[in-house]
Amino acid sequence: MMLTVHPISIVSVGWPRRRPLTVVFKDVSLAIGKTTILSRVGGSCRPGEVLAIMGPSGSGKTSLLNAISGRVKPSCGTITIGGAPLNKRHKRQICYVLQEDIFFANLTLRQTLMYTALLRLPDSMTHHEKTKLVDHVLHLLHLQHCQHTRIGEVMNRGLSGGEKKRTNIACELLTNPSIMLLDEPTSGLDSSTALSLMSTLKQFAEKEHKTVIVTLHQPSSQIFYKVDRLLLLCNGQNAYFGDTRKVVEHFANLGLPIAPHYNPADFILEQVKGPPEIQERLIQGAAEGPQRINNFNLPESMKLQTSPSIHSLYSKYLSLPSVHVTTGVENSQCPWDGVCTTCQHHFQEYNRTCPTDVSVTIDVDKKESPIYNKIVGEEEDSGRSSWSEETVSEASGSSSTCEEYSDLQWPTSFFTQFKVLTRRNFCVARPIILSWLNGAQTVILAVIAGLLWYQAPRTEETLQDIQGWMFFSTHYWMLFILFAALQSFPAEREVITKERASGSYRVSAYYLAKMVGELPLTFTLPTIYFFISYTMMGWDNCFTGLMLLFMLLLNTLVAQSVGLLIGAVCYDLQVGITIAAIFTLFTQLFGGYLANRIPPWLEWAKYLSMVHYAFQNMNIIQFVYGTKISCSRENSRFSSCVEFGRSEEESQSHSIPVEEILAERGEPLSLWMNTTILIIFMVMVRLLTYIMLRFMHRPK
Ligand SMILES: Nc1ncnc2c1ncn2[C@@H]1O[C@H](COP(=O)(O)OP(=O)(O)OP(=O)(O)O)[C@@H](O)[C@H]1O
Repeated sequence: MMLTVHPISIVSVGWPRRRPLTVVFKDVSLAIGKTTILSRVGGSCRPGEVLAIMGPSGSGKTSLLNAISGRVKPSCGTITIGGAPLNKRHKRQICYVLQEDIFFANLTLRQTLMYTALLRLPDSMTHHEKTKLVDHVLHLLHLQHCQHTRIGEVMNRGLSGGEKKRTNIACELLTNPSIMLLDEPTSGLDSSTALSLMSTLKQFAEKEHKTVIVTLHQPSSQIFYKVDRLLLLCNGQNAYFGDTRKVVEHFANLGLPIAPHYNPADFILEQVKGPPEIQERLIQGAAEGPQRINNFNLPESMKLQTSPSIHSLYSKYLSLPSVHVTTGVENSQCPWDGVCTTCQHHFQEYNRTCPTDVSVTIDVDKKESPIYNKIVGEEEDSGRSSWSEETVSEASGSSSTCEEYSDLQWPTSFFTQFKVLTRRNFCVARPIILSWLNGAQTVILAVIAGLLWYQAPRTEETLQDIQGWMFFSTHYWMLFILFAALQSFPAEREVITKERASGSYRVSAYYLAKMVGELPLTFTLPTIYFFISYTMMGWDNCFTGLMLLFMLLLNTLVAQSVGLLIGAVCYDLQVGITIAAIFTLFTQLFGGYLANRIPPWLEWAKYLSMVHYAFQNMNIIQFVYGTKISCSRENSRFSSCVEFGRSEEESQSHSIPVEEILAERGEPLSLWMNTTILIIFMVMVRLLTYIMLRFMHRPK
């Protein structure tokens, strides 16, 4: 499908403005274990430019983007954003469009964008402005026609692959980031859609002074020339960095001329995938060639961080007393031996040839001097240009008026996050919890339980049946809710990790919203079950019924807490299921119904069985507030019935004291004590879950 490139104007839709930022990365090395993935990679991208990172599969493109986004810490090297070392505060100024399209499958495209806008755009924008912005982005990426389509998944399809990819970009565009990192945005798109997407990105970069860095696999020549700068990677090293239009010439200078009518992108990729001697020549050529990138952030910071040649030029023309030369390596943390040795080697080599270690501060005014301009101009021409942030800011008129909401800790208040996430959690969880399958299962089981214990008379003979219904109900809902909760985090984890990594909201707001948003859904099915089965078994009175329902729901909440905790701790669902199975079997065995005569040395275990407290409470409620249980006509096992029940008439009119019923299953606690223990347990487990979510598996 052909996309139309729409004119972009952020001002017209009330987009929050951002300061343009240059990205510079120097001598970036990355090692995982003993494998070196990146080795002294360097490059830069300025506002208004599109930088493409290209290279064969496995050459380190995604790893480099991860390093630039701050998700992975390089072993060596420096990454600066707008002249300052990359730090947490940059998180909301950088958007990262992942290769994978990670969304909630059952939300529509429009809902997805709306929730993103409500969470990631500042509270100072009205709901109307955010809606307008969503419409604008939908229009921009030509997604209006499918805005009400579900995102979908493999088994339940919704948006097409290309539409999902554009949705991914749309979500990030909404926040109007200063820097856009896109991992293979054109993969899976047909050539014209890919070209249109790249045109949109280029136009976005130019008009809004955005810094756009993309990884590309095999672009068409049209897409290739949409890109301003190119960083070509070969086995994790620079094979070329500079002007895209000069790459063919650079290759020709290295003795690798392109054949006529050849797609330059295909040509250069074939060369970097070529024999080792060609790869070596390219890496050597990039290191020695005019595209050396050591000086990119030169004028941004007033400190010189430069190669010896530039250092001498500055000293000569500016007559500066001293120059502190840093390579970006000396301060780096280098925990990886292999890479560290390489870095240190270069640094030592560098110091050997340039032993000067003096400091200088450039006078701001001198930036405007012809000599300064000459140097910067030369740098520009050779593709090594430095960049003045101020120039761009002034050009866009946004330097002083930029809404620096990105610097705030969160884009929205806790209350907004809680409100939006509660709504979203409800929408996401509703079709899962209240699926027709769960609904049918609940009704069928309730009817079967109702038929099994249909209108059970309240007599000693059926006492065990009534307790059987209580045991079944508490345990069935414990299992159902616990396993449902266990799966809910793994299902959401990818989306939540992505959103947390982009700094969209507090984990506390998410967790609280999850509990509140899903509460009515969690209660719906047990309530339906209760009303069907308890009514069929024989409704006692309203108070008893409602109290029993309350206890059943409290029991499900306790079970849900345990499920959430296991789900938050265990990344591996199989491990989670095993732990949950052990927990539920343990709790059933000591629940107070299956085993009455627990060995004394194991007595303590029943106090750890939460369902034991719920079961005991249901007994108390039923037998204290419900219809009394009359003694058996003969052979009663209750002493008071035996004492009183001399005649048949007497025994039938006498009911079993509640204490005797409860004492059958061990020493009971009071109703309030059981309830308090359940509530305390639930609160503590939920707090522990929050701590686990907050501190374990934290996104970088
Ligand atoms: N966590 C990791 N552990 C071990 N090796 C890794 C890890 N992450 C990446 N690698 C390796 O690093 C190399 C570069 O991976 P990366 O994903 O950056 O490549 P890429 O150029 O983006 O590839 P592609 O184009 O196929 O997506 C690969 O050989 C990969 O196997």
